[in-house]
Parts: sequence; C-alpha cells; structure tokens
Amino acid sequence: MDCLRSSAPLDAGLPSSERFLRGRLLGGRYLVEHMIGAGAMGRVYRARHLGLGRACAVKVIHERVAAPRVGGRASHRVCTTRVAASPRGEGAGHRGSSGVSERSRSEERSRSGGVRAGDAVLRFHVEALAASRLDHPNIVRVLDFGCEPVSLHGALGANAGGHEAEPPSLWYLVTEHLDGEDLIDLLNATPILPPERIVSIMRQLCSALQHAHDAGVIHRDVKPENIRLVPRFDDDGAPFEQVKLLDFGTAKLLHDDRSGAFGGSPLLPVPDEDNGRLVIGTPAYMSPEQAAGQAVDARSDVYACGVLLFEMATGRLPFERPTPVALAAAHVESPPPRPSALHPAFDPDLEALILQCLRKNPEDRPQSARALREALGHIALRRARSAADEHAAVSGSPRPSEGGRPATASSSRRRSSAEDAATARSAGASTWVGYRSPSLPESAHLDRPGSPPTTQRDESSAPTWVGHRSTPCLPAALVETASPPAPAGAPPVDAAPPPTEAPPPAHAPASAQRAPALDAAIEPLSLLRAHRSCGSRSLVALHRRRRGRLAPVVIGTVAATVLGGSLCLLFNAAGAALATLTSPSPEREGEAPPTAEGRAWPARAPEPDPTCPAGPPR
Ligand SMILES: Nc1ncnc2c1ncn2[C@@H]1O[C@H](COP(=O)(O)OP(=O)(O)OP(=O)(O)O)[C@@H](O)[C@H]1O
Repeated sequence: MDCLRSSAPLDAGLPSSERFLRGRLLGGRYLVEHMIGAGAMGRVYRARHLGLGRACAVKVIHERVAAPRVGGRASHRVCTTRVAASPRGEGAGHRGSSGVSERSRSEERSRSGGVRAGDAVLRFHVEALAASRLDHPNIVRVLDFGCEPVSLHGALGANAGGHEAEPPSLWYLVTEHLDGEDLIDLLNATPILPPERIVSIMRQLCSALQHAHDAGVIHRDVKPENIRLVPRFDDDGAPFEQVKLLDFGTAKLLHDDRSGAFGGSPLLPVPDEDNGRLVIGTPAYMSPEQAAGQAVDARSDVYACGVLLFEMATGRLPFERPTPVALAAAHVESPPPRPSALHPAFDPDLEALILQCLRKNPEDRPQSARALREALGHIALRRARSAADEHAAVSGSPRPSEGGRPATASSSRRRSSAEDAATARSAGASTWVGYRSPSLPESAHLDRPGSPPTTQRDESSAPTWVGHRSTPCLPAALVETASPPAPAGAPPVDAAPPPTEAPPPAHAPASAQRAPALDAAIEPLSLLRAHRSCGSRSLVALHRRRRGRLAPVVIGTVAATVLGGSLCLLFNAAGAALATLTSPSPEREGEAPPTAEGRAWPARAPEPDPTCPAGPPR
C-alpha cells in the first residue's frame, strides 16, 4: 500500500479525522479537500486526483469501527442489529481473528452500532469488491481501494482498549464524485413527490438493482440516504435527474464458485453470514426475512423498494415505531396501511404495486427488480395517456389542431411530446423522458403482453403519408367531414391507415372536368373568392389543390407561344378572360372539398362552413 505523502505529521493529535485528513494525500494521488458526508460506517470526503485533476469521493472507515476506542459513541444510524441470540453463544465460531474476547467484542458492537472492528474492515472490503464488480449508469463507480499505514497514536486514536490486533491502517474507497443531493434531502424538503418523479426515480433504481442482482450482489440497504440524485443533461441538452445507488457496505455477495461471479477474487468471509444471527440493514426498510435474520435474495431489495415507494408517495414510512426492534417486528407481522387511507386520491395502480412489494412472503412480491420496473413503466404510460386525454378534454375535444382526423405520425409525435411535457411538468427535471430515450428497447416492454404494440414512441412504424398533413389549414367543417370520430374499439389511432384517394363523385361538377388551360385562367379569381368567403385557410387549401394542375398549363402555354406566336397567345388570353367572366361559381362550391394533399374527400353534400356564417358570396 502506498504511504501517506505528506510532510505534516500523522499524529498531530487533531480531534477529528476530518481535520486529520483534510489537505492530505491518500495513495499518493488523492488530495483530500473536505468532508461531504458521513454514515454509520465512515466518512466521505471530496478529493482530487492529482494526476487527472478530477474530483472523486474518498470514503474512510470511522476510527471507532476501524480501531475502536473506549468511550466511542454508538451511531444514531442503525447499521446492524443483533436480534437473535446465537445458539452457540455470541460470537462463537465467528471468523474474527483478532483474539478479542467475547466480552470486548460485545462492547465494541454496542459502541459501533453492532459493527465489530474486524467486521467493519471486512465489510468495507466487501463494499469495494461488490461495487467494483458493478458497471451501471445508476450505480456509483468505484475507482480505487486501499489502505494507508498510520500511527496508532495518530488521528485514528490510541487504542486505549488494548486491541493491539486491530490493523493500524486507514482504509479508503475511492469512487466517482457525484454532485446533486441525496434522496433523503429531497424528501426532507418535499415529503411527497409527484407520481411521475417517483416512477422515474424508482425505475432507475430498479435498473441498478437488477444489474447488481444479476451480478450476484444483494444491496440490503436500499433507503433514501443511499440514493443520490445527480443533475445531468442528455444528448439533446435536456436536463434530467440521474439516480445513483450508493453504499454497498451491507451488500451480500452471493457465492457462485462455479461461474466465478466475482472474477476469481478470493471471496471474503462475509461477516454477517454467521448462521443468520446478525441482522443487517436499516430497520425502517428491512424486509420481513431480513428482519428475522433469514436468508435474503433479490426480493428483499424489492421489499425495500416498496418501503421507499410508500415513503415517496405518502410522505411517511409504512411502519413507524419507537425502537428498531419494534420496527423490525412490524415488518415481520403488521400489515402496512393502504396509501389511499392516507391520501384518498392515491393512484390505485401505484397503491396496488406498493402493497404487492410490501407483501410478507417474498413469493407474493414482484419477483425481481426488473418486474417492478416494468410494472412502474405501465403505470407511467397509463398516467401519461390519461393526462393527455384530460388535456384534450379540457382544451376541447377533439384536439383542436387535429380536428378529429386520424392521428398521424406528426400528431403522434405531438401527442408524445404532450405526454412527455405533462410528465416533465410534474416530474420537475423530467428524468423519465431524458433517461428513457437512450434505452429505446425499454419501450418494447412497456406494453402488456397481448396488448397492441405502442406506436407513440416508435415513429418508424408510423405511416409515411402523414408527414404531409396540413390540417390546420382546413376549415373545421371540412376536417370533420373528412374524418368522423373513430368508433369505440377501433384500432389505435396511431395505426390508422392513410386515407385512400376517393374517386370523383358521380355528381362531379362541370368544373372538375374543365380543361386545364381554363382552370389556370380561373385560378386567380377562385382563390380570391375563396379568400373573401372563408379567409386565408380556404385560400391555402384551394391553392394547394390547384397547384398540381398548373404545370401542364404552363407548358402548354409556352409551347403555344413558341409555335403560334403572339397571336395565339392573345387568343388564349382572350378566351381565358371570357371564361372568367362567364363561368358560374355554384358548381365549384359544390365540389368535394380538397385535401391538403390535393385529394378529394369522400363525396358528401356540401355543408355550410361555420367559419363563413353568411355563406359564400356569389
Ligand atoms: N460518491 C459520492 N459523491 C458524493 N457524495 C457521496 C458519495 N458517496 C457518498 N456520499 C455522501 O456521503 C454520505 C455517506 O455515504 P455512505 O452512505 O456511503 O456512508 P455510510 O457510512 O456507508 O452510510 P450508512 O450509514 O448508510 O452505512 C452519503 O449519504 C452521501 O451524502
């Protein structure tokens, strides 16, 4: 191990390890700046990698657990709790090799929240080992682990208890430095979070847990203090909040000798695996099996997620008891309250999911973090849809810009944006949106099995025709004529086929068969008439209809000019002027209304345009 590279003496007799470490160099490269956090096990400092200039976080074990002293204080944050006596006597058969008597071990535990000195170092090593095996965007990244030899008379404190076997070392774990705040700080400021933000946080947490579980790591201490919310920007510059799972100090490494799940590292004897006598975790979030000292698996973390969901959604814990033991007992025996009993308007789906996570029997819970994540995805999607529908209902149904036409790719995009915006509004930093987009395949399992595929986020599946829509240009009456509301049970609007071009109606007006040259001459007057009668929307629509017929007219006119000379041109113009003056307009108003694509709508008797109350002038 590298030695501390500092000219200052290590045994300066400073009263706290924070002051002791500040300004020191750990491992020859991590310059400790200041303390940023503390837990039951250790302190966390912000440091800077000297070679790279990069900020990092250095966690060191508390001196009271690394080298306990008489008179040390027990942590207020319960890390481990012994709830059952060993059948073989406390500490019997334990792997601790310090030679410390059972009595003094017991004293150590009472001073350090139940953590023995040797256990603490081992657990710290487990934390480093577990976290370093995990590589996931929602899990804090481990950069280094080591220890520094220090003087027993230094800031770690003289070992007045006479535990000479305790290593005179300062153990440290270096991780990436994370800006932002702990979830506990957010909950202290905002006890109840909006459902969308809850879902966003929890889905990211589930991703992290699933990754850990797949790697054979059970966290066992999922709680707001161990979840950091880091402000980020996605590739498009949109802000989102990234969840980072911290603190694998209580993690359980599932042994898998066959697969070498831990890279062939000599697996440490995990200190809490001693026949289930030791309960490890935080009582408020412990699963029943964890609280009872039974075997735990991934579903234990799912239970803790249920507690966390309950807490974020209701502003309180499902079980609140005065003592850790009473809390643990409540997890084992008491049914949790229904969130809707606390908040009547509680989302029923979210409530059902929370209560499922909190089931006493692991078999009755979501069977994995992945399953919980998917269930949350369904809830998010359902909420986004109903929010969009409510928005449409409030602002006038059908949505004004779409006028009840079949949804198109662009309208689908727009609806997605509306949903995302609705989500983002309530979700604050819109993590859900920003984070989901990089993992596109996620959208695949947002759909329930057997349900029609969701197309709103899969733009590639949208029909290409819809890209040409220009519905806002059309008078409302025409739009409604074109697309009556879809009947109940109709396929999803996103999947609606493009309208086929209708054949000319049997009663097609004479103007429909009029020669292109004449149409070209009529065009300006028709446009002017339409403009006067219906305003610019009709003008644009009519002009678009005519646009497709202009080309042959122009070509014909040019040819006539070349071949026939100015006489022909004059004749042509005179004819056109005559047609303009004599052409009646009624049949034109009886035409099927044009579409923006130059297609005719299905034949239908003309209806008065509400935008032209006086009717078109003749
Ligand atoms: N990488 C990091 N970047 C920034 N802050 C961090 C980082 N790691 C930890 N912290 C801060 O330090 C605090 C304590 O960290 P951590 O939970 O790992 O300590 P602990 O002693 O293991 O706590 P516990 O009581 O849960 O056992 C965290 O709540 C967080 O505020």
